[in-house]
Amino acid sequence: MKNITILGAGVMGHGAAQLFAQAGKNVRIRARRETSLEKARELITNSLKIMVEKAMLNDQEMEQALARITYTTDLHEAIQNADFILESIPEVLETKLETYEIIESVVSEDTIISSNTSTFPLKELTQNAKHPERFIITHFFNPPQLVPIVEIVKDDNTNEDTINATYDILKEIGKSPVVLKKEITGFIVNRVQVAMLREAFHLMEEGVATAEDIDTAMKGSMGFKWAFCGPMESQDLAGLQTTEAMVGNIMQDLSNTREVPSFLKEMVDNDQLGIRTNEGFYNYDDNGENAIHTRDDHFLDLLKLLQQQ
Ligand SMILES: NC(=O)C1=CN([C@@H]2O[C@H](COP(=O)(O)OP(=O)(O)OC[C@H]3O[C@@H](n4cnc5c(N)ncnc54)[C@H](O)[C@@H]3O)[C@@H](O)[C@H]2O)C=CC1
Ligand SMILES: O=C(O)[C@@H](O)C(=O)[C@H](O)[C@@H](O)CO
Repeated sequence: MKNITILGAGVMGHGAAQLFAQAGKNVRIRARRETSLEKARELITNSLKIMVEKAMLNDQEMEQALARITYTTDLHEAIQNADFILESIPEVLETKLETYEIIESVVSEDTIISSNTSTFPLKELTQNAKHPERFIITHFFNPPQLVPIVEIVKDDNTNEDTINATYDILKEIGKSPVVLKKEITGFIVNRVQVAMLREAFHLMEEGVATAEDIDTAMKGSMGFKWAFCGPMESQDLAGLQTTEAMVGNIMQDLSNTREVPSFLKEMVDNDQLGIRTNEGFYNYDDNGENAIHTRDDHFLDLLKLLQQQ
């Protein structure tokens, strides 16, 4: 597969475009506004520059990757002759369904349509599809150009060819796909992440810890361990009798709320959206430019270590 289309040029779309372009693919990226495309071009350039600074790419490879990306606001132009489409537009089911309807009216039956959804099961995404067999979920993690894993989610309708071709292209661009055995809302990682966030939010609401305390505690403990020793491996190394005691003593005391915390709703209502508005759990004055640079600098060091394994 050579022609890749990325729909949406936001947090995920621009990184995915960069990733496919670095792997030699012809990439078209589509956003509704020129300003979003300009921002995406700037973010991609900055991300490639950090890779050059860290000698993971040379100047020529950076220029070649940039030259492989075409930017457009025209949806029809973006999807024409695409082999593989990665939909990375907002997590709003109606918006995704409307977009799939347009895509299916334009592209050939061979085009694979994948979604970067963080939550929706494939059944919901394909409820109106003419050809559900060529739909699949490829859940990349932020930043997609650096995080190694992609969750692949299929359902009973998904064609084996779609699964195999998706798996192969993800391997080809350097990712390690994990194929879920059956579909479930939120897949593996976001279910575990949300379970963890539920408890972290509870600790904040109870006044046990601040957002900063939680980040410090998690980065220096589970964050330190998990890149090389997963949560299940860690239990074997600890001794499962201790795991049993820990789970038994703590589980009964954990938050079991099914509600989004009110403080989070208030933050969103007050436009405290994180780097997008310079205000979130922390404050920023540059729309997160420094935070992204520092994050990517560290992630590239970690990626180098993982690639040596
Ligand atoms: N932000 C994250 O960390 C992650 C997000 N995802 C998923 O990726 C998808 C995209 O998320 P983000 O990149 O964070 O979103 P975003 O809001 O940063 O970017 C969305 C893009 O879609 C465009 N867009 C907005 N409304 C649209 C519409 N009605 N039709 C077509 N395009 C429209 C926007 O202009 C923008 O280019 C979502 O499904 C999200 O759940 C997956 C993994 C991580
Ligand atoms: O961390 C990620 O990239 C993923 O778990 C996601 O899908 C989420 O949307 C996440 O970024 C929001 O916390």
